[in-house]
Amino acid sequence: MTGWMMTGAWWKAPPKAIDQGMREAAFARQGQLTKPPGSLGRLETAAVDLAGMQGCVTPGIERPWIVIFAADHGVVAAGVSAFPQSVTGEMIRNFSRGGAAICVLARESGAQLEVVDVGSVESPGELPGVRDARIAAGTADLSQTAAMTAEQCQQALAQGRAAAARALDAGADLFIGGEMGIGNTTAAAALICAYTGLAPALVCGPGTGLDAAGVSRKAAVVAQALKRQGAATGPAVLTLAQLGGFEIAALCGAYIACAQAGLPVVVDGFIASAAALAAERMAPGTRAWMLFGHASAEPGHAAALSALQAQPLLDLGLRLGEGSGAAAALPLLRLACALHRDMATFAEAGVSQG
Ligand SMILES: O=C(O)c1ccc[n+]([C@@H]2O[C@H](COP(=O)([O-])O)[C@@H](O)[C@H]2O)c1
Ligand SMILES: Cc1cc2nc[nH]c2cc1C
Repeated sequence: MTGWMMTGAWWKAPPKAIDQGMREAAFARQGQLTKPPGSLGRLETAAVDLAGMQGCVTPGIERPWIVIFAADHGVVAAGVSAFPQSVTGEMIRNFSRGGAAICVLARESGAQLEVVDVGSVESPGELPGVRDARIAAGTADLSQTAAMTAEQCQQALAQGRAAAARALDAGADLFIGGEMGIGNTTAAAALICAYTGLAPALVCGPGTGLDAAGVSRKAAVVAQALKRQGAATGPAVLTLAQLGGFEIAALCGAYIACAQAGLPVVVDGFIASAAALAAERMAPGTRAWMLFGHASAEPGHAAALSALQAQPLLDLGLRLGEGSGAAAALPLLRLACALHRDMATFAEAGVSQG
């Protein structure tokens, strides 16, 4: 019997229903504001979506919460990253000291930032602001064997669920999940291929900076993993265990738990979107609780976004991860809420409607 059969598939509990009445009221309000209907584009749809999620006709973002899940990947042994594995642990130390991009973005936007080490190889040990929740010293090489056992995948999902619960307990009104893990664009690409049926050559890209030969090697590694696994034949959670990573599974668990509790999520880039796709396949309806921060420069991100029918807010050529593209969209989401709340209506301003 597998781990989740013994302990219960908590992710199968349905997501909270979106407040459609409030969503419609917010949509109607947008139509009354002094602008041609639709002229604020995605700033309108973001405010309307948030209204449905927050159950409030004029939503707002007061307490954003960012969690970075970090872990290593056995598949780096196949030469799929431009950087050495040691960078994962080194960046955990950098997160703790406040020197990483996401630390700056969190400070600038007044967001809480938490780091959870779910499986680095070179553990940096006890550090301020870092939770040591290591499941193992990295995953197994997914091109050779299952990346995670069923039990490990269950543990990683539970870490994500626990992180979402901490955000909720602290009164968060928006959740951003970030990741750090050398090699994780290979795991993310494998998952996107398995869930969409797309070919590895269409989904694999440079990640941290592979050259063309490196990208071809990576696509061959992903093809080998899919062949070994018998692509996309089993339940979505088994695909996650086979091809994912601890931080990807933790993100997936966090997204599902947020949707169950009714906490809006802003999804980051390529890896986060692979986790979002896993979440939607494991727990249909989770997608309704997601906004998308940005389009990553990683070419395969478009495939994941399309599978999720997602239109991201920003397209700045970012390809960093850490939750940075989602955090960069936070000021824009706050502007969307302010416009929605504070603009005058046609009636208030005495402006003629078309
Ligand atoms: O978020 C993205 O779109 C993104 C695109 C490329 C790379 N990354 C980051 O780079 C690391 C993985 O890249 P790689 O080349 O080691 O697979 C990992 O720490 C990710 O956070 C992130
Ligand atoms: C330095 C560095 C920082 C990162 N942050 C997220 N992924 C990363 C990958 C590298 C290599």
